[in-house]
Amino acid sequence: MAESQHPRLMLQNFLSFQECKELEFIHKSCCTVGYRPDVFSTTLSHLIATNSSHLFIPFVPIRERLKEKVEEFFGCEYELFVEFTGLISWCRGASIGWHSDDNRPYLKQRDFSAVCYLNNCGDDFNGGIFHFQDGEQQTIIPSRGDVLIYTADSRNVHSVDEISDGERLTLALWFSRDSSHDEDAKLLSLLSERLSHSSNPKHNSWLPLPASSNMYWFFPAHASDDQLGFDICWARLHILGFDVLYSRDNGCYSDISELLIEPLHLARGNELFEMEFVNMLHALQVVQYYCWKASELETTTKLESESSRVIPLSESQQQRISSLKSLFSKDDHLAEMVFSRGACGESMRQDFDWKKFVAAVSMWEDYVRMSYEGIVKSLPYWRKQQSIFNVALDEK
Ligand SMILES: O=C(O)CCC(=O)C(=O)O
Ligand SMILES: [Fe+2]
Repeated sequence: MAESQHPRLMLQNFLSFQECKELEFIHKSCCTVGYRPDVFSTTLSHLIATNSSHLFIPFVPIRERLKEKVEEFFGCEYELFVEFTGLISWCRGASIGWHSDDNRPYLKQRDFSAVCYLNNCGDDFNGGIFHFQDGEQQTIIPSRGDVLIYTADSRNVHSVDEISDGERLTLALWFSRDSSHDEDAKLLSLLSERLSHSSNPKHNSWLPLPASSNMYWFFPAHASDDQLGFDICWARLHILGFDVLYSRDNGCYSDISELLIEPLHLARGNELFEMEFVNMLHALQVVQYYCWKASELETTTKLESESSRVIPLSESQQQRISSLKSLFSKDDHLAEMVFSRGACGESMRQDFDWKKFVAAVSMWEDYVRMSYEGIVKSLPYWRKQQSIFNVALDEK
């Protein structure tokens, strides 16, 4: 029970390595620029809006387990609602000073906070150490799988040191006693609306659809020149060694808003992968899936399909690739500085294999189809209960 003056709890290894990696995959393929400088976020409503509601599935049991834990520790069983769930990453320059999580009039409904650390201080980023202003165990060094829970009020004033490099990733949840702030109710109405439009499975409802391009445009925090910045989807592909080439390329794009939703091909070095992706997010999701599953793909490599050929890039294609680069990034080094330290980056550079990539394409497809099915089957139960919970589908 939490009877101290500073009610808080640290749960070590609450999330498994695989759970953390799956959430990292989701964030790195779906995030948008965040609510503060040098911060990126993936909210559940954003997943719905971008045709990726099936990526909810891994969040469901984690939210449930965390809510139970918070209710048990703070002695308020069956009283809480999840107010907000989001993946949040901070890159170089981001920090937050002393505050409590309910310190704005519009945040007063927040009763408890849970921060799940999804990667490691020292390996994936530097800086980003969490401090409580008072009480026991004041310093928390983020470590993958650990979860910190605390009351959102002034008994737990805290801060986070500036990130000096790399990308610090967390899953953040807030809980409220106030049912009018129940995130589930809002998500369920968005989900129902979305899935009723796209219930035809032939419609490839599991293919992602990008939001507007400004949601993916990163500006450095202290830039005065608004010419600076880059597209974060392109940049995440770029730092893993991929270039993009559009199928319908007339060579005269003036802005990137249409480009995010155009079909494209991926290239690496002087090789072009012949399979066409329906848009930039589709390509990014498959690439991030490859990163997530790279070690398993080693043993599951199966080859050959017509769409999986790799051919040399022509000179004109190479020129088109480099003119596209200057549209997606106004500063060559910035993207590298912001994203370069991803764990996958180095191994991608050293032992990338198109054959494994082909295996990843079909594994990704199975993964999203299964997740989509999970959502479609769970939704009626969720709607009935007006709550998102783990439905034991096999038994039904
Ligand atoms: O990421 C963390 O460790 C805490 C972040 C935080 O304090 C906040 O978002 O309010
Ligand atoms: Fe906070």
